[in-house]
Amino acid sequence: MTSSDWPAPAKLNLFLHVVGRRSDGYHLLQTVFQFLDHGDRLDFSPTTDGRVTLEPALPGVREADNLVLRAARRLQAVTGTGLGAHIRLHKRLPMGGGLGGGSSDAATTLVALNRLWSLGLPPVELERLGLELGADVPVFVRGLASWAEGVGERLTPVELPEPWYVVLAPACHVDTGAVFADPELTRDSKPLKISDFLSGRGGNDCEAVVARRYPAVAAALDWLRRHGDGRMTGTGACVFAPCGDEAAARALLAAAPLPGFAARGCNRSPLLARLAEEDRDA
Ligand SMILES: C[C@@](CO)(OP(=O)(O)O)[C@H](O)COP(=O)(O)OP(=O)(O)OC[C@H]1O[C@@H](n2ccc(N)nc2=O)[C@H](O)[C@@H]1O
Ligand SMILES: Nc1ncnc2c1ncn2[C@@H]1O[C@H](COP(=O)(O)OP(=O)(O)O)[C@@H](O)[C@H]1O
Repeated sequence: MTSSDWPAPAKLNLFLHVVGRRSDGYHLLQTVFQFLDHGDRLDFSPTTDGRVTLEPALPGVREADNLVLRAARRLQAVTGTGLGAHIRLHKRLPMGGGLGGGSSDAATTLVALNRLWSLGLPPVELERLGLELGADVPVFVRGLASWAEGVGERLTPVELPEPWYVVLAPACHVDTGAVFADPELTRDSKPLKISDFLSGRGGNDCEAVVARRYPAVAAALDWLRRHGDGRMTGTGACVFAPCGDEAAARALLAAAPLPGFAARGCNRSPLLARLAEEDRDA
């Protein structure tokens, strides 16, 4: 039986400061994650043969690197389950866009297969497995808008306004590693408190480096700032701006000189609602 249409929502980094560096070279961040009611979708067909397969392949991503397969195989390895699954990924989020699509796909795979394979791993264990796959995976597993520190794994849920956003997707993939390696990156932002962010402070420290390396991102930010409070998410390439309501978001999107989408900000991930539905139907 196929369990269809599991959501893997996008995230926005409402601000992103680089406040230091770990001894292994990874950068210490402060950020706020909020979800969008727009993202990828996944269908899971559990099998008894222990094989995990995925369709379709993603252009430019080797099968063994696909975070969906890596998440499913990690879950098999830690639990020793003999079950398998055929997975279909409906990709809607641009890759390397700072919307966390790959991380969200991984989180949805962990959460859905934990349920469909009846593994019973607690959420905290799924978050731990998620962190092995990527810094953004734990917040997608937990599914609550959060203030995040460390490399993004120390999470504190926050209640935020849930505006409509316009998200624009410049036609480039940003190399996250190259942004963090850039000598011009600001790495010493003074740490903020949650209250500082809630009273309007905080920007995106990666924006200047990304705008210099990718003129398409600079142009998108310029355009958005002429029409609102434009900002980049994560290490880009996508940029976003909050809008007064859905109609304003759709009007701004229609006027934009590049592709994108309009979506509502959510403090609870659509994945949590889907999981609750599964529990109700059980
Ligand atoms: C910056 C953020 C903010 O949400 O998101 P994205 O823009 O990628 O969505 C994330 O922390 C991205 O985390 P994650 O998804 O694990 O990063 P990766 O693409 O694996 O990182 C590629 C490389 O960037 C460097 N890197 C990454 C994260 C970090 N906190 N410090 C680093 O120095 C490391 O050299 C790493 O090998
Ligand atoms: N299922 C997946 N979806 C998207 N990207 C994936 C996936 N699996 C692996 N990747 C790799 O992860 C990289 C980052 O993807 P993504 O999460 O979409 O962007 P970002 O981290 O900028 O938000 C991609 O460029 C791709 O090489």
